[in-house]
Amino acid sequence: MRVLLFGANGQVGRACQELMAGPEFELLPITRREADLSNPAEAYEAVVSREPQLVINASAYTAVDKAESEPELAQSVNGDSVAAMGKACAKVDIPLIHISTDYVFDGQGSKPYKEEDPVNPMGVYGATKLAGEQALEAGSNKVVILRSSWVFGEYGSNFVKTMLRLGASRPELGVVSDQVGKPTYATDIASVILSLTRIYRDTGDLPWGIYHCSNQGTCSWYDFACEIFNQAESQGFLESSPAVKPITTGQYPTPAARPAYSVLDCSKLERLLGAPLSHWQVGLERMLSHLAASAWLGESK
Ligand SMILES: NC(=O)C1=CN([C@@H]2O[C@H](COP(=O)(O)OP(=O)(O)OC[C@H]3O[C@@H](n4cnc5c(N)ncnc54)[C@H](OP(=O)(O)O)[C@@H]3O)[C@@H](O)[C@H]2O)C=CC1
Ligand SMILES: Cc1cn([C@H]2C[C@H](O)[C@@H](COP(=O)(O)OP(=O)(O)O[C@H]3O[C@@H](C)C(=O)[C@@H](O)[C@H]3O)O2)c(=O)[nH]c1=O
Ligand SMILES: [Mg+2]
Repeated sequence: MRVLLFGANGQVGRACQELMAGPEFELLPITRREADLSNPAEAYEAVVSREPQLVINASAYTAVDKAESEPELAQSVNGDSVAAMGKACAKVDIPLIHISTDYVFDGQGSKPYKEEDPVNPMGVYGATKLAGEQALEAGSNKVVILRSSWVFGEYGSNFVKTMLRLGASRPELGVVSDQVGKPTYATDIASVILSLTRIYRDTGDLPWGIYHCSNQGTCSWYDFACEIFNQAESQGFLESSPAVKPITTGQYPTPAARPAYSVLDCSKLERLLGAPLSHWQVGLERMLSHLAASAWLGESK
């Protein structure tokens, strides 16, 4: 089966490339070089010219703070190009597996968000990701949207790498403890995408719609940072960990507001796959052992 992968160089894209590399699929990785998604016409053309049987979109404008000052670019990549992908897939009648985010919610809730709960993004990134979701829901039939959260992995930049980098050079770090969510390992998202792709290949169908897709376990960014340093120290990454201090959102001002409570209820996906994803701490162990093998400190990103 011929599968087109947008965002092939991102965290999730690289994990998809690893899991789908073998002879089972003919994977066509699309990076910025093949299609610049600031131009939706390039997204459309990439699909129709390559004649895939299924499309995965792991691309996005993911710089949450920078999006506040680049709303047009974020909208082109996260909204308009996603709409164009959906239109192209509908035209040739193939499925699109797309990834969205917990940041479509405002985080004012107090129980895990279900797929149908009201959305209300707090910033440009979340608003443009929501625009992408809504374009797909309005215009295409064969779409699965996986909403994930707090993604980390070996490739690209993420909170784990930021903590390791800062922790290596600072004796003390303040990390917000009043925003809670579900960290998610990029490879676990790629595994879900692989499972869905196989179901479609084998049955010609999928239960289309939105699914929340995060690892098990809920924590604050502060808790996440503490566990990163615990594991990094025990795996020999750092000679000593910095002192990590819990702080409030108000003590860490950022251009974009972030949801306080962004916990996704993933039971719909668990029913579909027959099992929950593993715990984020297991993903973190896997990530760190892979990074240890590849001298992460030498990487540019
Ligand atoms: N990161 C997170 O914490 C979360 C992410 N998500 C969603 O998961 C999906 C995957 O995210 P993740 O893997 O972390 O994202 P990354 O930022 O790691 O990767 C995104 C990819 O999109 C590509 N891209 C961005 N802009 C353009 C453009 N103008 N033209 C072509 N390609 C472009 C980037 O290309 P290049 O490498 O050239 O910059 C990059 O490879 C996204 O939909 C994201 O919204 C959901 C929840 C949490
Ligand atoms: C670096 C740092 C961040 N923080 C805070 C800022 C913020 O509230 C929180 C997380 O910071 P980040 O900027 O890394 O995370 P952020 O970019 O907001 O992560 C989000 O990315 C997008 C793409 C998503 O879709 C979301 O699910 C989520 O993963 O930690 C500290 O408190 N101390 C620090 O030293
Ligand atoms: Mg970020």
